[in-house]
Amino acid sequence: MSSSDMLDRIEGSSYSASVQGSNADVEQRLAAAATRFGFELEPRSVDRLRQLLELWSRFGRAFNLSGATDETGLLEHVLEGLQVVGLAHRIGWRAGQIWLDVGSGAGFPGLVVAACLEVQVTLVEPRERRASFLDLALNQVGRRDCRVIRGHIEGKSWRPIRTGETLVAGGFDWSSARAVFAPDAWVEVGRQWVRKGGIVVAHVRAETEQFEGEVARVDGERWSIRGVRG
Ligand SMILES: C[S@@+](CC[C@H](N)C(=O)[O-])C[C@H]1O[C@@H](n2cnc3c(N)ncnc32)[C@H](O)[C@@H]1O
Repeated sequence: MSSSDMLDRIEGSSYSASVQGSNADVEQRLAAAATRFGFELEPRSVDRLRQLLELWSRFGRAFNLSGATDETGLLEHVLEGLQVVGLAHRIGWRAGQIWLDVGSGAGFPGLVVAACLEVQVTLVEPRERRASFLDLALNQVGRRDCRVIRGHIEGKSWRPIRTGETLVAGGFDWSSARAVFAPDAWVEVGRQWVRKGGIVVAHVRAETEQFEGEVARVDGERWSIRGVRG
């Protein structure tokens, strides 16, 4: 069964018809946010983000994604994800780099990164329904080169839920985790997962002091995204 068929079955309506409508206002807000965070959104990324917004708002409850399912709330999460993308532009990302997003949940920031950057994202999420949603969402936006694995990260150790899903610390170009660990703890953990010179992405309140090794930041109204060299 295709992911679109599966979504139709869950909701009992035509998913594909519902994502075809345009929403100029949302697109403008996404484009304006990207400009504010220092980059331009490609049309393909805008399409993917619109598809993701549709998925989050329609299937958030069915997949027990928790958090916002209304457009305003969802956009806030997406805009924070765009801050992460802005940070990657500021520091310099390259196609094909590998990115680890720990505790992706509904896909923040992992799915936003996959929608906007041609990096290979590994999304780690222990919870079954959330992981299934992430799989479906990656398929919908055509990012089959990214992957979802179920398990827990503890320090530099990986505890898988499904046998055979391996994850090795120390080789990623980027690592992110939003609302999974306290920021200081995450920087310490994230540094063990990136290669030397890789970047740990931390989400902190705007007033937070600089981290040791911090190389760039992208500030929003409430949240500041920091890049710390591993
Ligand atoms: C509060 S949610 C945040 C989800 C998402 N990052 C966001 O900002 O919306 C935390 C997520 O991390 C996952 N999680 C918790 N501990 C984890 C661990 N040690 N390793 C990987 N994932 C973990 C949970 O299952 C949950 O989905």
